[in-house]
Amino acid sequence: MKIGFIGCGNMASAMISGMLKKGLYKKDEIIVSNLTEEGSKRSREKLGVVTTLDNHEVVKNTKLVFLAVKPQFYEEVLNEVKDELTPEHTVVGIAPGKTLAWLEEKCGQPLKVVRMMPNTPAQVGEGMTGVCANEKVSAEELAQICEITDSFGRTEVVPERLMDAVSAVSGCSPAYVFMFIEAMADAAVAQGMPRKQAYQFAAQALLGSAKMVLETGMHPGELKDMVCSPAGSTIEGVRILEQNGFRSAVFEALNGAAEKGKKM
Ligand SMILES: NC(=O)C1=CN([C@@H]2O[C@H](COP(=O)(O)OP(=O)(O)OC[C@H]3O[C@@H](n4cnc5c(N)ncnc54)[C@H](OP(=O)(O)O)[C@@H]3O)[C@@H](O)[C@H]2O)C=CC1
Ligand SMILES: O=C(O)[C@@H]1CCC=N1
Repeated sequence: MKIGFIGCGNMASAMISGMLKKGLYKKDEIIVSNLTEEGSKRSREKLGVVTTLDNHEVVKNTKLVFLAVKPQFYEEVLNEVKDELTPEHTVVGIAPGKTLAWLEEKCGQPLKVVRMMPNTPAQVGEGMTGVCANEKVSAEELAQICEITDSFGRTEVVPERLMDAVSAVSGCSPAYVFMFIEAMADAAVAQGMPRKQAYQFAAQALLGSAKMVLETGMHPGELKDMVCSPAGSTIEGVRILEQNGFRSAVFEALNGAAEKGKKM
């Protein structure tokens, strides 16, 4: 087996779906563990990968182990498997607040450790992942890790001090973006548009706007100004957003998420 996941819930499933769609691995090269038989069945049916309820099986069958359980279970899981970890293993943490130093210490021996923060758009190949690694991971090994994260989106190698910012701006932000899409669609529904159509308009407007930022390299403010006709309808909406603290609400939400992540 080439890659293993301890825990296979929302995030691991999104990453694996992206990898499989891209053809990076075959289904029988991926092993995942779940806590419950129900979860295991879901992983088999949804992803078709090799499943187990025994975390030891993941560590025994692959040298690349992703920890994809909730942060509060990291310590318990590492305690359970640490005796089977060898210097050939690379352990990858994807949780906020679990630093390289913390992961190294809980592995109980000097090991190759990678910390990354992916996001659920990985499921459709549009993930954004920040990655950093300890000094035992060679440049070639880090490139192999980035090949994995590139298979489900974009990757940036960042210094570890930026990982809390990465968590907020790409790990957590899809939740806020979905809330924004829902709110835009609600408004369109209030104006008489059928709901399904409203989601399509709202989501495509967001997708196109994001693509303009990424592909034109223009400043988001300039792109905003291009939409706001003098005395037009858009600038009226901008006034109302500013009046309601839109920017400040977003700023505070991401700041709160980053600060919370530091403590996890
Ligand atoms: N969701 C997101 O958008 C993101 C999440 N992350 C990080 O990813 C990690 C996983 O989050 P997420 O996927 O959302 O969580 P989920 O609750 O969806 O999945 C957690 C998984 O862990 C399994 N599990 C729990 N305890 C154990 C155990 N002792 N041994 C083996 N498996 C276990 C569960 O099994 P079962 O299926 O049987 O219940 C489940 O499959 C977290 O650390 C989170 O911070 C990072 C970036 C984004
Ligand atoms: O909510 C969380 O803590 C995780 C980390 C980033 C996204 N979800």
